[in-house]
Parts: sequence; C-alpha cells; structure tokens
Amino acid sequence: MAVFTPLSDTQVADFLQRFDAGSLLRLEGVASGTENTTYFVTTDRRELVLTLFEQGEHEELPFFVDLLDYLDEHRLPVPGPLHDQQGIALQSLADKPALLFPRLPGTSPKAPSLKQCHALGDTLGHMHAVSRHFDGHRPNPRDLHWLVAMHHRVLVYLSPEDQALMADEVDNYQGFFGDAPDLPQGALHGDLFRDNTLFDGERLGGIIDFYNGCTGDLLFDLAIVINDWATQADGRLDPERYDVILTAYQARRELSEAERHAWPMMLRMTALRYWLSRLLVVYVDPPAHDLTPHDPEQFRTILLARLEHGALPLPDRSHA
Ligand SMILES: Nc1ncnc2c1ncn2[C@@H]1O[C@H](COP(=O)(O)OP(=O)(O)O)[C@@H](O)[C@H]1O
Ligand SMILES: N[C@@H](CCOP(=O)(O)O)C(=O)O
Repeated sequence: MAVFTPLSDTQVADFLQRFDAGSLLRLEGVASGTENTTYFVTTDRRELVLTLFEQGEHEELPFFVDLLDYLDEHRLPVPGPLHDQQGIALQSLADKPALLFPRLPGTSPKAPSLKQCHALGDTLGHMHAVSRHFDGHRPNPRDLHWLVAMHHRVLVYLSPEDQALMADEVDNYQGFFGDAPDLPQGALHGDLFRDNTLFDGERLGGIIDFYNGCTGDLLFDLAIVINDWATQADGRLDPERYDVILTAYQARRELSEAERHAWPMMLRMTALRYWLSRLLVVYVDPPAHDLTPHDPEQFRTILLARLEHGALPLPDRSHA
C-alpha cells in the first residue's frame, strides 16, 4: 500500500555502494507507511530502512537530518541517518530525496504497559532536556497560528454546536497564550503517538517518524503524548499512565511554573490540533492514495473530556 515508488533490487544494490553498509541480501516494501515510500533493506552486515520522500517540503529535510544526527549523538533511541562515504546523509534515488536509516527493534504498543509508559516519559524528558540546546530552527507547523488560520476551512462541515465549540476554543487559546509568559523552547518530535514508537518488550527500541519535528514549546510535545498515551476510550485521562509518564518525564526535566499553569490549556489545544488536522484530511484535502483517514471524532471526544474534567493534578518532581 505504501510503496508509492517501486524500486528494483539492482537500484538498491547500486545505491548501497555509496555507503559502508554491506551488500544487498533482501528488499521488502513496508505496507504500514502513509506518506513516504519505506523499504526494509537487509545487507550482509545489518538491517536498514530506506525512505523515499514522496511529499512535503523537501527543503526542510536538512532540518530533520540535523535533528536526528543531534539526538543520535546524545544517545537518544532515534534512527540516526547513515552518511555516505563523503559524509552526506541526504541522497537522491529514483528522482526522490532518500535517506537510509538503521532499522530499530520492536513493535508499536496499542495498550502500553506502565513500564512502557515509564520508558516513554523518561526518554521524552531526556530528549527535551538535550533538545533545548539544539540550534536548528523550524517553526511549529501546527501551532496556534496554524489553528487560527485553518479552523475556518472546516467549520462549514460541522454542526452549529461544533462550530461554536471550535471557534470558541481557538479564541480561548488566543486569549490565554497571547498573554501567557514564554514557555521553555526546544526541538520537538511533534507527533509522538504510540505508532511512532517501537518497543522491544518493555524497552523503548526507537522513536521514529520525525517529519513533524520542529522547534517551539516543549509542553506542546508532552501534551500530544498524554492525549494519545494516557487517554481512556471515553476521552478521559487514565490516571495511572498519566502519573507514570509525567513522573518519569519530570525526573529528567522539571516543568516550570508557566508550564504548569498552561498545562490544562495545552492539553485542550493539542486535542483540537488533531481534531482539526483529521477533519482537514477527511473534508478538505484527502490524500491522493486510498488510505483510511484517522477518525476526527476521537479528538473531539478528548477535547470535550478535557473541557469537562480539566487536567488531573501534575505529579511533583519530588515523587520521581
Ligand atoms: N528506523 C526504523 N526502524 C524500524 N522500523 C521502521 C523505521 N522507520 C520506519 N519503520 C517502519 O516503517 C513504517 C513506516 O514508516 P514511517 O516513517 O512512519 O512512514 P510514513 O511517514 O509513511 O507513515 C513504520 O510504521 C515502521 O513500521
Ligand atoms: N498522528 C496523526 C497523523 C499525523 O498528523 P499530521 O496531520 O500532522 O501529519 C494522527 O493520528 O492524526
């Protein structure tokens, strides 16, 4: 499904000669990708992943390479791209930009255990502690400016109640974040859902799919994680997962007073961010290929639950 550009064994064998990565033994298209063409590549030396970039802003690829290089150098479990014999990571193959990565171990959890939640909170806290010093720059493409600009495009498809909900919420965020003190900044993953992690048992083998990566409010990343990892089917927060992730995170990077104050609003804003991006996919800009879109309703439910019940208290760092 997700092999948009078919590649032959010969093309990939030739491509591998640019690197010091061994000779091709096996090439296998990956069905689960949604945006790019992904192949698993086995050589006589190692397991690799080859990605061809089918869409998106290609001029932004050097930012992703720099970010992955930086996090890899700081020993975060990310696929640091392979560099060729001239030291260059970003390549071209079949007229598409291409990157070669190590294949990280594990599978994505659907119902993460508390140990997996701990590993995720610990790694995200570690990542944010080091990513504060990353000197690349890419504004968050899904921040409040984007919400303000884009939400008008879906209102016509919503019930009058949902139109009011969305428009009022965006107003609330503008009022709140316009006056709020600046939040700690750094590089973010930007889409750290369960399906962008690979677990080898309880061990976090890797965080993948950094193509929403950007620089901005670190709290935005943490709120995305909590809304995906620590939410029950009815949209309410799962208290155990919530506590474990946030305690492990804060053992690495303590939240500031400004972040604690902004937390309930950030949970709402990132829920609306996905309600909106999913509505845009369904109604405004459906993908050219035949993929089942994610359900926007899920994030409307999460937003309503955050509005009705607020956020649970944040654990203190002293409990870490
Ligand atoms: N470095 C990696 N190690 C192991 N598996 C990977 C790696 N990168 C991607 N994958 C696998 O390929 C799939 C598609 O990759 P992804 O980058 O998420 O593509 P897309 O952006 O098209 O969704 C992932 O769901 C995962 O199964
Ligand atoms: N994880 C997202 C999909 C990626 O979102 P994007 O619109 O920022 O590319 C989801 O579950 O909706």
